[in-house]
Amino acid sequence: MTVALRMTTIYYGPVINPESLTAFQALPWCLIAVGPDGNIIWLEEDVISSELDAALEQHDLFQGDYILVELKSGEFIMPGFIDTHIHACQIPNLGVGGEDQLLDWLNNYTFPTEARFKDTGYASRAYPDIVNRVINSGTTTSCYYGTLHLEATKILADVIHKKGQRAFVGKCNMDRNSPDYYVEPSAEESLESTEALIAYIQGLPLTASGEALVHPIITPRFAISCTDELLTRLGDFAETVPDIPIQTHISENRKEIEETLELFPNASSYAEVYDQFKLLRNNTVLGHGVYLTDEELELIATRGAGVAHCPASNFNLSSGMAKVGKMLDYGVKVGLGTDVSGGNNPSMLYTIQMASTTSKMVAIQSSGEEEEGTFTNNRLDTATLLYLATLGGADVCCLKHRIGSFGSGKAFDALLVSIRDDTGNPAVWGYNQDRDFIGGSDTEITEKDLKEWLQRFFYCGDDRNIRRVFVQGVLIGGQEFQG
Ligand SMILES: O=c1[nH]c(=O)c2nc[nH]c2[nH]1
Ligand SMILES: [Zn+2]
Repeated sequence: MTVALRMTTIYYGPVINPESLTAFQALPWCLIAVGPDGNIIWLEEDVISSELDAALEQHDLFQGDYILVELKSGEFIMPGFIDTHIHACQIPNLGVGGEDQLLDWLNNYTFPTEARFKDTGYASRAYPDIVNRVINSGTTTSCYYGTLHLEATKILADVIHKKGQRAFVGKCNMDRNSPDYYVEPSAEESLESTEALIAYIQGLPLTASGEALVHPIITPRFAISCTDELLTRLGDFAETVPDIPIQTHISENRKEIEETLELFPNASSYAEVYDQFKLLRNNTVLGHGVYLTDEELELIATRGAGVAHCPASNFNLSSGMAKVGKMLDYGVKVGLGTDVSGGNNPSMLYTIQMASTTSKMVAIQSSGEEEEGTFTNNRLDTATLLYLATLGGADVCCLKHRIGSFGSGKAFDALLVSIRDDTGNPAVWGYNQDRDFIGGSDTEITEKDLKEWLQRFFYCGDDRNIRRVFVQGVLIGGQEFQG
């Protein structure tokens, strides 16, 4: 439940702050002041504990006007994860059907799973649990695909709104090449229900910060499942609402690409299909892009669209390995996506690990030589992975000015992470009361220690290490949340 904020909260402890594709700040002694509206008022680095009182006094704060939250040893704060591609309605199907490739998987497992959401009772029972799982995995912003159903997708938007997560929510547009039991009757009705969903989401009450956290997103499922008429209508409509983003799939699987090019003979590439229908623009989020050609990357970069890299899904459905480094060198915006349930885990941490593995495999398959000053064919390091999971995702969602890193005026969308032994995660050799933290005692945390903490979390962590999840300053999930 969202709780109205009344006081400034000041967090004191180690902070990880992404800066760019190649750099992040590791700040062992940081103060972050979060105002009653959930926005960051100020951030101060290098405040050692003996200077804490003096630092607070400098900000003209009176005791009683604020709450001071001091992190325990082995804890740190970082921006929340931004999942740029997730099918909320597919969480009930996690782990099932991974032997199939995309088109068979859709027909055999996914469409039947999604069709169940026609029943609004089922949607009302399933979505609260689904959204909880996503939040507790540390995702503070999600680009959600719902089903094709208007009513069920309204329920999804309601649930997200009540829980206080930041999100984009779309209902799938799909009027062909789908089973009889799961297809929209016409292009006209598909657009009508899209407009109705947009109006509904835009009518949801604002949060305590006076800001909408849940936004609509136009969601043509993928080119194969949309007629020319539907794409034409959606493109014309999208032109009238330039601030509403668009999400879809692109170039995920070889058979899918072949079928797409057969269905759209006037387009020379998959990306050109969307471009011809005015659906490729600066707020378009393209899922996958495993087989994008150089020409397509150039087109996507020119239009300013972003790619949601979904490595877990690309392994799970044997789709292939996206060349993320190359996308970055072409200047394409890139974020990460779990792509549940093509991806077999709602966790962005797992997605980070798979993105790391993908990039290492791409590097191994190329010359094996790391080339300086380029991302193409190089493995992605911790700074780049952190960026993709936070600021990069924010850029893809056109929300970089609000989220993805910490700075005054930005929203406090954050995770309180613990690498303490008492989280119960056996993979993390963390802080223990009877033992100094490996790499230094808890009173002498260095920048190097903190960078290692982040690595332990990234490559060995799971949701047990995510203790608190904040969106717009409000605690909405995590292991310590009793909502
Ligand atoms: O990974 C995917 N998941 C889906 O649900 C889907 N629909 C079209 N293309 C898709 N790819
Ligand atoms: Zn998808």
